Amino acid sequence: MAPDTPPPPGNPGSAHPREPRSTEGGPTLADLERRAATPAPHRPAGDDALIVCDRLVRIFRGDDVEVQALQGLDLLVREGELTALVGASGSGKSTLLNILAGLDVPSAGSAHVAGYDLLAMDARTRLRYRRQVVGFVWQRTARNLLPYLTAAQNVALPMELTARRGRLRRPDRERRARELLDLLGVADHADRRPAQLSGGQQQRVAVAVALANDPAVVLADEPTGELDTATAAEVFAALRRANAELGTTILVVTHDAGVSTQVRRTVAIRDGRTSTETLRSVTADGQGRTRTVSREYATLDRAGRLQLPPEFTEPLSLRDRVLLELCPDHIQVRADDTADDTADGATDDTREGPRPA
Ligand SMILES: Nc1ncnc2c1ncn2[C@@H]1O[C@H](COP(=O)(O)OP(=O)(O)OP(=O)(O)O)[C@@H](O)[C@H]1O
Repeated sequence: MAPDTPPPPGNPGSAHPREPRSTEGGPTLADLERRAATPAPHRPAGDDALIVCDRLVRIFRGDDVEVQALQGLDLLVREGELTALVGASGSGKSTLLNILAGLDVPSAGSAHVAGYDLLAMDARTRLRYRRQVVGFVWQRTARNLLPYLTAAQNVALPMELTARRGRLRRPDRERRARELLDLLGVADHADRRPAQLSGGQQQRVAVAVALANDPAVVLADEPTGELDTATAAEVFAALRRANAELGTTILVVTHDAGVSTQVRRTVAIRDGRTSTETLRSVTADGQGRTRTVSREYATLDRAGRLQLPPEFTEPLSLRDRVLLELCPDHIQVRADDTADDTADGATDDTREGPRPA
């Protein structure tokens, strides 16, 4: 490349101006440059999502230590999605779920769920949010259910605890509890206490409890973590059924690779930020044979920031700054090969800032 080539107008990052070209029927480079120069109406992408986290930060401060559990995490989840959250131990998954559950408050950034601003709720709104807007399923089966109530009574309890206005009558609560247990395949155990149920059955009852008040979103933190593979699959199938039949949005943290491949969307968290995302779709060939195709994506946040995974940056030694080129159907990212020239004092007329007199 020619380092002194000026960038074309409207494309300041480009060091590789090219003749306008177009993919068949697609926009030309000139079209894209015009589009880039036209101010967009100010409506950030994803404003209509059910869960919207922007640059979320959570810092835990101890006596001498400070842990940055979330370091500017971005996440969009649309209504009706079933999403798996994966990441190494300590990457911030539970911290995120606790914030979304209304149990913890972020240090900075913004988080909205179903229109509730999680940084600005008063105590009363927070209680209503936790009782009616979100449902949770925790890893430890004992945390999900009250031991002295039957499965049906556990499911009816959140309905009893809602505000008097809009609360279902007792027979309706009992009927709904049994319908949910039936949906999740544990109707036969409605009158048993948790100690009389297997771990997998307890977790399916826990999913019914989480769904009791018809929440906007169910959050599940490692719901299959204490279960063997076959039982974990049953619990996960119950979550999928709730998503498919009730349309409930579900966000599930999991370490289980088998579980994460059963959802259409998996979001990976690394060092307190969302790093990559995998989307899966099922395609059929001419003979009707189906196969699942999965593609991994980098995530572009609502301000246009992109995190490039190390598998891409390291082989090309991309660091500090990169050159961007806008092409009709993609953006090129290249290593800054002027870095050595500018470092050793070579003249660079394109640099900004005052010039010496
Ligand atoms: N209450 C707390 N006080 C101090 N540090 C905390 C607290 N909660 C979490 N952390 C720290 O924040 C970081 C993220 O923790 P978090 O539990 O969210 O990770 P995780 O991805 O859920 O891990 P795991 O998969 O092991 O459950 C870790 O370094 C953890 O030690």
